[in-house]
Amino acid sequence: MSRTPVIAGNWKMYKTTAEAREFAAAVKNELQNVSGVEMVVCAPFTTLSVLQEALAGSKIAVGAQNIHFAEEGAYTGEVAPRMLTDLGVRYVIIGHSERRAYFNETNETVNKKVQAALKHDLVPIVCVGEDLSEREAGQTFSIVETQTRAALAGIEAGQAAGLTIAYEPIWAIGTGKSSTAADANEVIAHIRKTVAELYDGETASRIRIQYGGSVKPENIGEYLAQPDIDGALVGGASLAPDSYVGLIRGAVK
Ligand SMILES: O=C[C@H](O)COP(=O)(O)O
Repeated sequence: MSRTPVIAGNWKMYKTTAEAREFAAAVKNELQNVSGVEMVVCAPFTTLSVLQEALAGSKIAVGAQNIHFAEEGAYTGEVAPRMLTDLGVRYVIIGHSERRAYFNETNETVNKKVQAALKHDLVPIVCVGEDLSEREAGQTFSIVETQTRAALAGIEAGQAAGLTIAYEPIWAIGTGKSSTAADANEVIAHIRKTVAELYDGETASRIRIQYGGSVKPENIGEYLAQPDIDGALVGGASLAPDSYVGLIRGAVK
């Protein structure tokens, strides 16, 4: 089955509303005629509304970088799924390694967030990946497998098929040290095998699995040429309009 690649920028904690508007104005027309790739920008909560407005009529979808799993409640500082769909947001990153490392996200909270996102028709981009010591100890496959199984617990096949997983080796994030395309493909194929074991071959062939970690316009083509890599989750290189456009052009080559 052929899967449409999804290229998602993750702006992390960068850009004011004025900067987001500037970005949207710069990329909107440039990418108007692109087809064969899904384009997403995952922005800070404070810029979602202006981005949604500034990108209206374009093919670029807006995503958030986190959600809370509750419908609503006394959770100071948190944002509920309904607040995102209210803005027209389509995607949400869940379980990014920075959230697991700095904000106590666990496999259990990741699963609750995936369930909450799906309940509200948000497309989760679920992040999995090993750190350097785990990689050196030969635990890469078992770490991504455990994270994948935990994230998908209680999710039905039909819903699992529609979500996106991002494999991001932690040692490759923002370091300039990217995984080789062949290595990334091997891990992603293992994640796909895990999905096949959890569900069936059909679900595994439909689910999209991205690579993330120091992806740039210059190397995105190598990743997308791999059979199991269905796109990229990009941090640093998604911030500048030229670079974002370069990533998309590199993905459709
Ligand atoms: O979510 C994106 C990743 O953390 C990758 O970040 P990076 O492209 O800056 O290495």
